[in-house]
Amino acid sequence: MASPFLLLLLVIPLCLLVLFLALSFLARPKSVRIPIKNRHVLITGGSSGIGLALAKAAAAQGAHVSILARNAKRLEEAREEIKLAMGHMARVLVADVRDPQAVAQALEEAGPVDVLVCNQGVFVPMELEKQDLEEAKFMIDVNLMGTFHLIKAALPGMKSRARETGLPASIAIMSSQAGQVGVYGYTAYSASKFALRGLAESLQQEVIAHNIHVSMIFPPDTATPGLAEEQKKRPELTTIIAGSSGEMKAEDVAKKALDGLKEGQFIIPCNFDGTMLAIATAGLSPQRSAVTALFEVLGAGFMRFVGIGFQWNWYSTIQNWHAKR
Ligand SMILES: NC(=O)C1=CN([C@@H]2O[C@H](COP(=O)(O)OP(=O)(O)OC[C@H]3O[C@@H](n4cnc5c(N)ncnc54)[C@H](OP(=O)(O)O)[C@@H]3O)[C@@H](O)[C@H]2O)C=CC1
Ligand SMILES: CCCCCCCCCCCCCCCC(=O)[C@@H](N)CO
Repeated sequence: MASPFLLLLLVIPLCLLVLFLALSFLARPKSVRIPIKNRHVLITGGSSGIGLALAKAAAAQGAHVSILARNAKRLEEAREEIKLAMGHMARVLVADVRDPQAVAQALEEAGPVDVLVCNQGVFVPMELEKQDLEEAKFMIDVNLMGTFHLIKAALPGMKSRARETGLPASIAIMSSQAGQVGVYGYTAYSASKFALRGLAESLQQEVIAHNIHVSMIFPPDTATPGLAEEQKKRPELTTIIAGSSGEMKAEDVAKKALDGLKEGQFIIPCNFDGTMLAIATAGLSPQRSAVTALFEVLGAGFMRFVGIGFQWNWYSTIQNWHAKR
């Protein structure tokens, strides 16, 4: 007779296999590969930081790149930088994403897009009570409404292009780990980034039949000109709590983002903490990968436990910080 130990050794892998097979059958939408070579990739906020790194990475892979931002001079400098590094002449588009007409005009000028990366974003950390409402509205307008304007303007062209070419298209939206968990000092910023997830989850159901695939990117603190500005005025507690996840280089975030969007990954974490956070906050988001789904199913309880531990740590920090005042 087989020992109970041997039996267990057989039963556990068998259960895992059955679970994996079930998830392979269930996982939706179906897996996809989105090519970017020789395709039109439009990146907003492409004149600085993560957006510029993305533009370079996409150009390096043979994409036709357009970058959109407000400041024409910084756009020209970015174009020069992309040309020097990659020998690619990016198209520059000057528009403020808060202005729907300007966005529509820029997209008209750009022509149909295969991959739209809504990366533009502003962040001014401050406790809600101290923050000017105008500043809160500024973040919602650029980060959230700006993304609405972009998608509205790009969708008709993307749909017909996907139909004509028969190739899958992508809409990638830049969130933040602060779009997965609230962080002291980020009431407005987190609200804008959490909101993008509702937009993305709903949008994916609306555009799947047109072969358009939605991705969301969730980076931690990333070394960019934007972060350098932010750090000048960031509340101490924001810095401490945001520091729970290590800082990344813009190039590394860009690589993760590009690899993820090419696989049509709905949730794209950027580092190890990000992967844990993605499992802890998987919710009812679409999932194409049976492997990731398996980690989500098996990791849910444990990651909730880890999350409770993080909250314990943050609330202790906040309490100590107040006690010292
Ligand atoms: N850096 C970080 O720590 C993290 C950043 N993120 C997110 O990544 C994205 C990029 O951040 P990062 O590279 O640091 O930012 P930067 O501040 O370095 O660059 C922001 C880019 O967005 C453009 N932009 C800003 N406002 C508008 C607007 N109203 N209309 C059009 N373009 C605009 C800027 O150009 P211009 O000013 O000329 O318009 C610039 O190209 C943001 O969405 C941010 O929230 C997420 C997690 C961490
Ligand atoms: C269950 C496991 C949990 C794992 C770890 C959780 C760590 C969370 C840290 C949150 C960091 C938020 C950084 C926002 C950066 C940003 O967007 C600003 N720099 C503005 O650009």
